[in-house]
Amino acid sequence: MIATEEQARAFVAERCDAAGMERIEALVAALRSENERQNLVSKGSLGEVWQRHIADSAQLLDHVSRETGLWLDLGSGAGFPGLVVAAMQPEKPVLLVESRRKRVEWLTDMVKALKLENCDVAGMRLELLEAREAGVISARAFAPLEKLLRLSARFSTDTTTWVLPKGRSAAQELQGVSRKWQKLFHVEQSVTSEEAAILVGRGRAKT
Ligand SMILES: C[S@@+](CC[C@H](N)C(=O)[O-])C[C@H]1O[C@@H](n2cnc3c(N)ncnc32)[C@H](O)[C@@H]1O
Repeated sequence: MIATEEQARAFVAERCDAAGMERIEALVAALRSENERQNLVSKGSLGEVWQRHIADSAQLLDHVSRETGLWLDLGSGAGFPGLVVAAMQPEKPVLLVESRRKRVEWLTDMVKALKLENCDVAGMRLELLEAREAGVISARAFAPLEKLLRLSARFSTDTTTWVLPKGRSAAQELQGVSRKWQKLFHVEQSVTSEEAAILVGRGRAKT
C-alpha cells in the first residue's frame, strides 16, 4: 500500500519514462497554481497530490493491456485519471469527456502545454458524444455505477476494459446493478487507500 508522497512518486516513475515523469511534474505544478483560481480538486488533497490523484490514476494502467484502442475517460474534471494516463503513455489515444466550461478550458490548456498529441478533449455532456468504440472506459467520481453503465454502454465492445475507481462503495454498487452487468466486473483493491477499490471489467455492457 502506498503510504507517502515519496512512495506515490516512485510508483508513478516505475510506470513511465523520464519524459513522462517531467510531464506529470509539470501537470502537478500547473494544478497547484490553477487550483487558486478554480476548485479543480479539494484544497486538502493537494498536500497529498501524488497519492490522492496521480498514483491513484496511474494504478489503473496495471489493469489494462498496452495494446488497447481508444481510452475514454468520463467526467475527467481536473484530468483524473485520463490526463495522467495520456501524459504517462503518449502513444495511447485518450479522449477526455467533460462538460463544465472552465474544466474543459483547463484540460485543453494542459493538453497543449504538455504537447499531448494523443489526447483530445470532448467539451460536452457524455450524452451528446457521438458513439465510438472504446478499448478502455475509465471514470472516477463520475456517477453511480448504474447511471455510469447506462450512459456509457454504447461505447463498449466485447473487448472493452473498464476501470472504475469507486472508493469504499465499490462492492456495494456492484451488488446493486443487474446480474448481466455484475458478471462483467470484479473488485480490485486500490493501492492508494485500504478502504478504496476499483471495479475492473471486460466486455460489452448490454442495455
Ligand atoms: C466529481 S468530478 C470528478 C472529476 C475527476 N474524474 C476526478 O476524479 O477528480 C465529476 C466530473 O464529471 C463531470 N460530469 C458530470 N456529469 C457529466 C456528463 N453527463 N458529461 C460530461 N461530464 C460530466 C463534472 O463536470 C465533473 O467535472
